[in-house]
Amino acid sequence: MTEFSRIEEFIQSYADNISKVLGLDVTILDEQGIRVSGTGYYQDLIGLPAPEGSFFRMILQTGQPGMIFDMKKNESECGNCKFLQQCRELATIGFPVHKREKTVGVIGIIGFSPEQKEKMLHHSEKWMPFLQHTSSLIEHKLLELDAEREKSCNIQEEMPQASVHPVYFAQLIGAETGLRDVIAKAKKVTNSISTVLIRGESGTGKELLAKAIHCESARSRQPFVAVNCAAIPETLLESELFGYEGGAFTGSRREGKPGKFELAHKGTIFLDEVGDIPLSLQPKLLRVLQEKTVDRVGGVKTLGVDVRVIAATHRDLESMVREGTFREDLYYRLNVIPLRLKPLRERTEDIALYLQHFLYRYGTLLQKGKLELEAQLVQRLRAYEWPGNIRQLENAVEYMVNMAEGQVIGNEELPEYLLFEDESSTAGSDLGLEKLVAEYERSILQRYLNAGNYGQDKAAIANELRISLSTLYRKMEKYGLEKG
Ligand SMILES: Nc1ncnc2c1ncn2[C@@H]1O[C@H](COP(=O)(O)OP(=O)(O)OP(=O)(O)O)[C@@H](O)[C@H]1O
Repeated sequence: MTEFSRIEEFIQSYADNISKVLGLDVTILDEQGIRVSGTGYYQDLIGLPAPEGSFFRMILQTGQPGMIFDMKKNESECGNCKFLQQCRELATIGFPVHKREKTVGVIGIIGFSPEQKEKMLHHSEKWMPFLQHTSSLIEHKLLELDAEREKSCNIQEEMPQASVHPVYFAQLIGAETGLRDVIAKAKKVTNSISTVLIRGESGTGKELLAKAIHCESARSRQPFVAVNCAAIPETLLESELFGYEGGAFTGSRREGKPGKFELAHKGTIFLDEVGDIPLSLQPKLLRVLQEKTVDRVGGVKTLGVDVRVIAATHRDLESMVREGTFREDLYYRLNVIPLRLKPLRERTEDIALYLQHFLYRYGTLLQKGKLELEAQLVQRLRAYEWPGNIRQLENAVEYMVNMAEGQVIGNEELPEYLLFEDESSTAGSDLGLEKLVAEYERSILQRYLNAGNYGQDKAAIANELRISLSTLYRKMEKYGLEKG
């Protein structure tokens, strides 16, 4: 069994998509050079091996992409192919699929007519990022399956119900250059001990990136401990982070309790919403970062900890430093390797990719088969602002897949808050897009806060809206909302 035999259907759907988008035939080969999928001419060749000495076999060996535009003359690429004389291909592009650096397959694009060859000559360079992305999606799919099997990465969360699945860089979808640069930088520092500070709005993938850094590092079998500094009440945060000795305060456990830094010993601690850490605790955090030692609350001993720190925040720390609400020395200590994730509205070119990705994921998960979105809907969703970023888009797709009755999703399946019918009422408004989106967001939150079925439970509301509790509080503060 090869890597690809586990995901044949998935691979065929990608071959179909590439073929549709480029208007050319596509074939995908596994690591043994067997065609696992194909369109047009190649459909009948599925299951058969590519000829020995052929161009695609060379790509499997070298792991490098390549293109040829005249088979007969390309002695180096096709010279050893025993079908060279019969070959009808006028142009061919081959792109490798890797799994953790190993070449496990090839995506091939073929032109048979002079027009197709011309098109490939002109556009092949532009297609490379698209092929790179498709290749990453296949890798991601393979890793996801591995992850389900292995559950190898030791991710621990403060919330027991939270995900414990390992995360790899290949799971970070997106072809936009800025995102690829951030991922490339993150890859460089996986095994460094330097502190990473991830910035970005809610739902842009800060936590996912932090987990990927941990899971791809040499520390992956040690704990990844996530702490949301905004979700823990100020009075408890110190003992949560640094632990306490027995009898340190009324109600404390007799035997004491280790803090998150101790629990993350030899692994990684993820300090989410680090900008919300109270000023009073900042000196203590700075000391831990500098000296790698922890003093439990009420304790006398100093404990050494070997912890990689990854911090994240949506806050403007520079302004906070200027205003005196965040210590400058701590800011510099945290901001050693800064990584910034852009909001989705600043990389709209990736929206269609995310739609496709989540459509496939939820279509499979909810056993709805192969689904697609009406073309006009994709246009509209691309134009939407996505204030909740990728998380919001993922939830919207999950909703739509649940609602889907046929294989094509249209306006009727949109979640209520995304219904574009309001366009008419807001058309001509002079509010501007940002304000209109904010107005939408405010009204959604207001509706949830007023709904009787949530009682006083803001955590349930945050959960339902798939945002963190701290994000909910922040947004409530922003819009001046209180539970109605
Ligand atoms: N590049 C990406 N590719 C695929 N999925 C992504 C990507 N970025 C984020 N997601 C998905 O979006 C959701 C939100 O991601 P994540 O929790 O990492 O965001 P965050 O920035 O930490 O949000 P918050 O600040 O609200 O905690 C998750 O379901 C995650 O899997």
